[in-house]
Amino acid sequence: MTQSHPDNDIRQAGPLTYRGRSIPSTTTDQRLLESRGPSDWVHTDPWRVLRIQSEFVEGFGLLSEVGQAVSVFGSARIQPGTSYYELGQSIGAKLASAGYTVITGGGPGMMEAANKGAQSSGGTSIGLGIELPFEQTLNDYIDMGVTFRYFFVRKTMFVKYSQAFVVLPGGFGTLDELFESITLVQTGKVTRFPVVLVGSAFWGGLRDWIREALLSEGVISSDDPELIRLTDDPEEVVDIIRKAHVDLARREFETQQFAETAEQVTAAQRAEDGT
Ligand SMILES: C/C(=C\CNc1ncnc2c1ncn2[C@@H]1O[C@H](COP(=O)(O)O)[C@@H](O)[C@H]1O)CO
Repeated sequence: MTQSHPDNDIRQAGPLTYRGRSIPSTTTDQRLLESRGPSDWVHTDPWRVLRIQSEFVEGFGLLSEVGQAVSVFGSARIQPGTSYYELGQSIGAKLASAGYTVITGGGPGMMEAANKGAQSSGGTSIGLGIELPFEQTLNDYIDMGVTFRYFFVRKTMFVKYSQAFVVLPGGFGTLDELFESITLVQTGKVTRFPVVLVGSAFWGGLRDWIREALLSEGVISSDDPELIRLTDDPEEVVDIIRKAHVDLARREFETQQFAETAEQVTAAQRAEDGT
């Protein structure tokens, strides 16, 4: 319905101001609540872009105030009561006792084991779930969680909000996460974190193949195999991560000291030169 407005009428619509004949006949809320129209745009890429944005907003919002964290990856299929499940639980517990928040994919198996261990040691246990073609909820040992629609948004969260990756035995999903993380380190996209494989009986063959096939064919650099550490000992997992963080802090401190000294020398030189 069109309404006429005297020329001196004024309407505030959020940050916008309308006067006289420019005043719309309805309010923004009215238009939002009353119109339905076609709905096919919900399945178009521009709308998906907004949904993707909203996943980043939710993820950043949940995780941005989490302290030092470690992402733990591993099979969704390994059952409670197995030695690998216990290994995952022990690693979650030791990381939490060392002060690290534990982030997993929030699913069953090794993810659940690591979350359970972290929670039982009083640490913060986080699950970043993923929508899958079959029904699944986050495991029961999660203090905070988000379930993502898009794998790539979820992957950004693991990298952005953790300072190390621990990789337990697993299948294609775990291998994807392992190789994504070492590719990010290899290409210098992330500089700060160690990648630790746990389970030498499981991962030993892969490590040897990386050294023998990849290195000998020259498709990786000679120091690339060192990007991955391998151990069976949960205590050593924590030691490797802690040592890497101490080394990093020391390097950052030295770089800062060097910059400050260089600045002082330049200032002294200028003073001497009278410039
Ligand atoms: C197979 C079953 C459930 C799968 N549920 C998952 N939930 C959350 N995250 C998952 C799930 N499956 C894979 N992931 C991610 O990949 C890694 C494990 O994959 P894998 O192929 O099992 O090694 C894991 O780190 C997750 O981030 C039925 O129980």
